[in-house]
Amino acid sequence: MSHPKENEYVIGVDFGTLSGRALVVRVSDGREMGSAVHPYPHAVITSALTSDLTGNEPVRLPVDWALQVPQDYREVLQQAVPQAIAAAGIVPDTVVGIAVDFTACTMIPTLNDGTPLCEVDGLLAEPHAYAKLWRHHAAQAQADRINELACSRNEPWLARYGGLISSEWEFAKALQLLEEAPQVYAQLERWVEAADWIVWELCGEYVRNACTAGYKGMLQDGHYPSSDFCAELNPDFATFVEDKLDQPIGQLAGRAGTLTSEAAEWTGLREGIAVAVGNVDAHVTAPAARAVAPGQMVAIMGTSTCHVMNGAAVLEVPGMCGAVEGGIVSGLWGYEAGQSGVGDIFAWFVENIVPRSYYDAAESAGLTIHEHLTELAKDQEVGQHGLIALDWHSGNRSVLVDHELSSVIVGQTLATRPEDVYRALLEATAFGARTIVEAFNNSDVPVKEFIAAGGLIRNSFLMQVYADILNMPVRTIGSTQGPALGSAIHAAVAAGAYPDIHAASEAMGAAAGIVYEPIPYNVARYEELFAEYTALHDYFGRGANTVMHRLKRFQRNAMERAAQPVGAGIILTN
Ligand SMILES: Nc1ncnc2c1ncn2[C@@H]1O[C@H](COP(=O)(O)OP(=O)(O)O)[C@@H](O)[C@H]1O
Ligand SMILES: O=C(CO)[C@@H](O)[C@@H](O)COP(=O)(O)O
Repeated sequence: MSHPKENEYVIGVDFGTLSGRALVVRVSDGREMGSAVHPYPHAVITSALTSDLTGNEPVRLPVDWALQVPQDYREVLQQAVPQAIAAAGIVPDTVVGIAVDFTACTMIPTLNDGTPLCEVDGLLAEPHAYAKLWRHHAAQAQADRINELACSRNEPWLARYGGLISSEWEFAKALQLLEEAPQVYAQLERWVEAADWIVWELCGEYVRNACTAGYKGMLQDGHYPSSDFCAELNPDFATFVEDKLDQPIGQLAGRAGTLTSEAAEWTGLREGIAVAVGNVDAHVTAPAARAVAPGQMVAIMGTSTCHVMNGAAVLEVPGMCGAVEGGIVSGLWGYEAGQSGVGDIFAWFVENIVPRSYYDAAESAGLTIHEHLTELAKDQEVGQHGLIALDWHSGNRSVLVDHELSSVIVGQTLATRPEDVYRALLEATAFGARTIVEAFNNSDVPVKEFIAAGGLIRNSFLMQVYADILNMPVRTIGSTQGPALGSAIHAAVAAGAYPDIHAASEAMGAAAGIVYEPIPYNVARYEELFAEYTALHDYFGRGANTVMHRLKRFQRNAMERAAQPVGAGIILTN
C-alpha cells in the first residue's frame, strides 16, 4: 500500500434509475472536486420498445415491465466521466482508480463475451433481450413458485432472506425469461448484474461482486440454490447456475482488473488504472456515511429506499431482503431491507395528479413542484388532512415482499387538496420505514442510529416527518452524492491507497449533515396514525382482503384483450 498523495484522485460512478453520475474525489481527504450527470437516453422503458430500438415496428410491453438499454450505460462512461474531470479541473493522469455502483437487481442477458442480447442480430425487437431493471415486477408468479418450493423443501437459504425472495431478483427474472421466451433463454450465455457488466466493459474482466451475488443471487455460504431445486421449478432450469450464472466472486473494494485501452479512450482516463469490483448503490453508501458499525442503519432515499445495516451475527428478520456475510463491508453481516417506491411515488403524484395551477404557483414562487407542495403541507397539524395512505404504488419489498400489492388512500373527501394527499404520501413512506425498523428491533437486530442519504434528504420537512414517525433522531449524510462518494472510496482501496474500507471511510467519508430530533408532540400523534397504517397494512397485505391481487389479474387480462384484434376470440385465465 502506498500513502495517498495530495494530488491523487479517484472516480466514483453511480448508475441510478434514470441517470449515471460521475464524481471526482481527492484520495487524501475525500474532497469532492467535480461531478457530471448523464441521463439515460431511453430512461426506463415500461410501455413499448420504440422503433429506434427494434429497427422496425414498436413492440408493446405487458404490465409491470421495466427495461433499460445497456448502450445508455456506456454513454455515462463516455459523457459523464470526462465532463466530471473537466468540472473538477484536474489532470486526468492523476486519477488512480475508478469504481461503480449500480441499481440492483438489474440484469443484462449477454453472450459469453459480454455482448447484450439486445445488440445481437435478430433480437432487437425481443423484450427479453434487454436489461431488466430492478423495478421490473413482472416475475411475481415465478417468485411465488420459488418461495413455495423453497418453503416446502425447507431450503436452508430461505431464512437468510427473511422467509421470502423477491420478484426483483436474479432467479425470478431468469425463470420468467426461460418460461416466456425459451428461444432467447437458449441464446443466453451469461446472466449478468448490470454492476458487473459495466465493470466488465471497463476492464475486460467478468468478476461477479459479492454483494449482488449474495443479496440478489442467493449465494450463501458459497452455494447457490441446488440444481435439484432449480429442476423442480422447471426441468429446463436445472443447469441455470452452472451454465449461465456462476462466475468467480470478487470481494467489495477488491480490484476487478485494470482499465482497458478502449475504456481509457471513452473516459479520458489513463489505461491500466485500478477498476474496483462492482457494488450496489445502497450498500456502497454506508462507508460514505461513515456508518459501517453494527446498528447504524443507512437509508438511501431516492426513487426507492434501501435500508442497509451491519450486524455482528446472522439472525432472521422477517421480510428483510437479505443478510449476507461481507455484503456491505468485509468481516460483518450486511442486512438489507427496502421500499420499492418512495421518490417514485411522489413523482407519480406530481406528474399525474397535481393540477396545472399548482405548477403555475410553484413557478411564480421560484420553487419546484415538490418544494411548493411541501410548503403548503408542512404547517398542518398531524392528522389534519384526515388521510392514511399505503406506500405500495411499486409493490412492497419489505416486510411483505409482494409486488402484486398496490396503493390505497383512505379518507379522501370533496375537500381533500393535492397538498393533503402529498403529505399523506410522504407520511406513508415514513410509516413503511418504521415497519421495517420495528421488524429489525423485534428480531434482536437493533437499529441504534438512522442515517439518511440520497436525493430526498434535501426535503427537510420529510426528514422531520421521518424523525417524528420513527421516534428517533435522523442524521443526514453531509454529501449530496452518497453513492458516488461511496464508490470513490472503494476505488481508493482498490487502487491500494488505503488498506481497507474502514480506513478509507474514516479518511474520505462525508462529514455529518443535519440531525433531526423527534418532536414529542408530533410523535404522540403519529403513534395513533401508525396504528391505523398498520391495521390497513395487515388487512390488505397479509391476506384478509386480497382485492389488490385480484385487481392485478383483471388488469393483466384486460391489457391482453386490448392488445388483440377485435374478434380474435382469445381465452384468458384468472
Ligand atoms: N423536494 C422533494 N421532496 C420529495 N421528493 C422529491 C423532491 N425533489 C425530488 N423528489 C423525488 O426524488 C426522486 C429522485 O431522487 P434521487 O435520489 O435524485 O434519484 P435516484 O434514486 O435515481 O438516485 C424523484 O423520484 C423525485 O420524485
Ligand atoms: O434495490 C436496490 C439495491 O438493492 C436499489 O438499487 C434499487 O432500489 C434502486 O434504487 P434507487 O433508484 O437509487 O432509489
